[in-house]
Amino acid sequence: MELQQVSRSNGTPSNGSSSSVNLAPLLTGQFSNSRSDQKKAKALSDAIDRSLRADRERQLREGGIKLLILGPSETGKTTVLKQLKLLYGRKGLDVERQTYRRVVHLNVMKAMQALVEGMEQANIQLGNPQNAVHVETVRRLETTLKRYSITTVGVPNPAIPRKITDAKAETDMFADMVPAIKSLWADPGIQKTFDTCTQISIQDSAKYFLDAVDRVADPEYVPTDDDILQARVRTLAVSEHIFDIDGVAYRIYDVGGQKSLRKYWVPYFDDVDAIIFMSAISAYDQGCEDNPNLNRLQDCLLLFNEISNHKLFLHTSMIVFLNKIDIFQRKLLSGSMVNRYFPDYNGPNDYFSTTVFFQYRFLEQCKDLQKQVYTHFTHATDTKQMKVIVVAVNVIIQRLNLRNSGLL
Ligand SMILES: Nc1nc2c(ncn2[C@@H]2O[C@H](COP(=O)(O)OP(=O)(O)OP(=O)(O)O)[C@@H](O)[C@H]2O)c(=O)[nH]1
Ligand SMILES: [Mg+2]
Repeated sequence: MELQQVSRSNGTPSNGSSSSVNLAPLLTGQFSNSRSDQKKAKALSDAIDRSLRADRERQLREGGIKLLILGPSETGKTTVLKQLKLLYGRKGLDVERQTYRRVVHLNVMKAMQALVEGMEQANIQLGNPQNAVHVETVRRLETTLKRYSITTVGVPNPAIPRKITDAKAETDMFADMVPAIKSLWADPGIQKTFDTCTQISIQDSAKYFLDAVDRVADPEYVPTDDDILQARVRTLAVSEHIFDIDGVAYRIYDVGGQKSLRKYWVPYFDDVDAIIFMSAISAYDQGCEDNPNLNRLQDCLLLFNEISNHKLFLHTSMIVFLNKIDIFQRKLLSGSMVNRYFPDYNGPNDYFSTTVFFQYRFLEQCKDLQKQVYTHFTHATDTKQMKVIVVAVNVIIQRLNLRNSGLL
């Protein structure tokens, strides 16, 4: 059960509930059966519930297992957190559902913008020359997207004009773009770009949303759980979340993985019980966003080297998620060769051999041979698979915690 999100700045519960409630009227039977007294009794009973919950939350915050989700950008850290909210959160993803409507629209527009740019860079021609007018429309998106950008879910960007924050204006603006986006997505030139230009910087959920443009453009559209899992917003600030996973209390921290944000991780490194380190195994053929000459998965291995050998994590349980196995599998099936990007790999280009190779590459980063590093191959947008993984991880962490405290 997710109990709440806590603001790190003051460490107080965001609902601000207090644990001191005057129980006297209930205990002394001061309430009669009148309607106003029933109301008062109900209010008091609600206050007691809130108070008990606040006490439990405080206990969890003080005593729960501290778990950091670390890893480079776009590896699926926030997606894992969303799954935890779905599986163990009191309200699932309902609290953020409406906010994601705008995120989805933004994702669709950015995806088409990346495809148009990629098509031009690769010198691929439009299949239907009449779509040239739509290419112009998408090119002009740059200005719109700047005004429209979202920094963190739920936090309005002060740079966004009021007009755009209005839900109807936003839907209308997106609806204006839909004919251009649909025509281009159906164009053979754009499809060829999508299929062949693996180097263009396009989000993994591009096809999922571009195939669903009509649905997400509907004025009554409400994002589904799957839409929210597929939607992409960069994390900028570290956030703390409290969960009760099968009776075990956790304080879980989600961080921003971009290189410029990694310095903000350090204040959270004290007394960490467990780390889930996220890697996107599917990124073996991609360059880093800020340095296209550095392989993304190599960069991830370097980061894991730093984290797994960090002196503050001597007694911290390390669990590596080799994530995005669905995309990895698709790339292998399309004929992409792992040893083109990792020349030291000489084995067969099948799923089993290549995943074992990458698993070993992660394990060998940790120099402390006594330290057990656990690995899981994950598909973070698949709720069924994540449920199984979370249960397994919970068992590992409990066992290691008992061992570290000398109880096992
Ligand atoms: N197909 C597929 N997509 C995934 C998987 N895991 C995550 N994604 C998608 O990858 C994108 C990035 O995921 P995030 O969870 O936002 O990545 P992050 O690590 O939190 O990134 P930062 O916040 O920038 O550090 C989202 O669109 C997710 O839906 C996966 O296993 N398979
Ligand atoms: Mg994130």
